[in-house]
Amino acid sequence: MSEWKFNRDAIRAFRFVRCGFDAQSGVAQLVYAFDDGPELIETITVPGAPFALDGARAAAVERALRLLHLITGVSYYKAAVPEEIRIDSYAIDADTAAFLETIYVNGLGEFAYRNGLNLHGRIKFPHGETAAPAAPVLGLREHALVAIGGGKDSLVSIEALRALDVAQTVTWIGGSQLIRACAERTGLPTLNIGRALAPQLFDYNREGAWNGHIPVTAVNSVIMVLAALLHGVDQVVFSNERSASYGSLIEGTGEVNHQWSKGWAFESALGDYIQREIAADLHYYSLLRPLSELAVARQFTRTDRYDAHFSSCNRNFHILGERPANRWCGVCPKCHFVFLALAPFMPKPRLMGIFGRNLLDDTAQTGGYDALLEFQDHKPFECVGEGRESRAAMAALAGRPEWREDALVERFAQEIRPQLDEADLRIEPLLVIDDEQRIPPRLWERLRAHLAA
Ligand SMILES: CC(=O)N[C@H]1[C@@H](OP(=O)(O)OP(=O)(O)OC[C@H]2O[C@@H](n3ccc(=O)[nH]c3=O)[C@H](O)[C@@H]2O)O[C@H](CO)[C@@H](O)[C@@H]1O[C@H](C)C(=O)N[C@@H](C)C(=O)N[C@@H](CCC(=O)O)C(=O)O
Ligand SMILES: Nc1ncnc2c1ncn2[C@@H]1O[C@H](COP(=O)(O)OP(=O)(O)OP(=O)(O)O)[C@@H](O)[C@H]1O
Repeated sequence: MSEWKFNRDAIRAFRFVRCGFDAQSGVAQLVYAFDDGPELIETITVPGAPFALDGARAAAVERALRLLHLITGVSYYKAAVPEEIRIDSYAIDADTAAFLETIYVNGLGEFAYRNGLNLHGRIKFPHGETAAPAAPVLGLREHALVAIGGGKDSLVSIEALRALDVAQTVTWIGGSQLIRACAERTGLPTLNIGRALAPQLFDYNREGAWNGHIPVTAVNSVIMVLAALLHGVDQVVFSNERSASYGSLIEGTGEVNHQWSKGWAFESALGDYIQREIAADLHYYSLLRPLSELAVARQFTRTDRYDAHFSSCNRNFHILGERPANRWCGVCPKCHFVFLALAPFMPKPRLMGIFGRNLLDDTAQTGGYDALLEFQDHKPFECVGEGRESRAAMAALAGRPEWREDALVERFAQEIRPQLDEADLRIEPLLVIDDEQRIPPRLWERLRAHLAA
């Protein structure tokens, strides 16, 4: 074993070695390996231990833990993408294997595209023939664990749940101080779940591992599912908007969605899987699924409570490396998009106060905005709205005296708009509330009324 060296081209198999949960400490261990190389151990720490789990709930925790083990493996599998996948210590059914193959192939879509790999047909999870029995009703109490990511979206959900009097715990994974500050600003109960990746992954990255984007929302979702079962609550709430279901259209390749695990296909598949195979009364849903990015942005402007605390700029969220000095780097696709999406709905001085500058009057950002508008470029691989949303937001600003003379708005009006169909530039159709969602029916009508107000 001491002779083993990471060599991505020589590796034959990726192994799901074992997983375990210690109810006394609240620590889950997820163990993987390549061939007979060293164990790669990821740990998840759920506060609130010791957990007293009865028979049915303990069994549901074990099923959630295995699903977490299987999904979280994507971070390690991607380092070598070997031909064989082995599961050493338990068996899975065909339904689970098919679900995992969907997550790995689609969730690694951007990774595969950027690395010139074809994962279709390559990822096969070994499975048995027996189907799992139907999941029981556990009698979970009515309470929501709401994921918070430090950006605008989760804050919109938290305020909506507050308005509807739904009991909630604001929950996040990892050590981000920015997320902590937003969570504390809500004034609601909080839960911070620890996550430590196996340290060897960073060595492997330096030693030539394949690297790239992973479906991190899938990982966070199942961590939250495990935490919900441990705390005995019946809802895991995310804030993934309708626009996340649409990827970047790449000429010659087709659609590649950076945000695949924020999309509807993933949400509906995971939500159904949980109720079928883990706990029939555990509801996983996105509160913002009926809304576009622009509609979420409009909702965000309803309160200024978080203006001095939130950031959607992903540069804040690196595990390793530098963070921007002032929450908004101002040059990445998320900064570009959030500035543009908020602008039609927020007084200009408030928006300038949040970002500390006017991104739409900065010609250095022209290329970034062209990509968002899908003008001579494709939509960036980032969590940004659809091209039609960016175009409609620009068109709205072009009609406003306070914005129309800003360099990039003026450029849009003069150079890009004449090439577009005016009928496609209306903002109102993009603000319509959609019906494709899996919000519990007891909440949906009240939520719809709140969002429409
Ligand atoms: C913060 C960020 O955007 N990170 C992405 C970046 O990683 P980078 O190397 O610059 O730094 P770290 O985040 O510190 O990661 C170090 C290495 O660790 C590996 N890794 C990390 C987390 C994980 O869960 N699994 C991992 O394997 C990875 O090898 C890193 O190199 O670039 C990476 C490569 O493209 C991305 O994988 C990093 O993305 C993070 C996983 C991440 O948390 N990103 C979110 C901010 C994010 O992209 N969210 C999406 C949600 C959509 C979805 O679920 O698919 C979004 O906002 O659109
Ligand atoms: N560290 C984290 N822990 C738990 N949930 C997270 C974490 N990071 C992101 N999420 C959740 O993942 C989903 C997608 O994240 P995303 O970054 O789009 O949302 P956000 O941070 O709320 O808003 P924005 O889009 O403005 O950045 C959201 O539901 C968010 O709450």
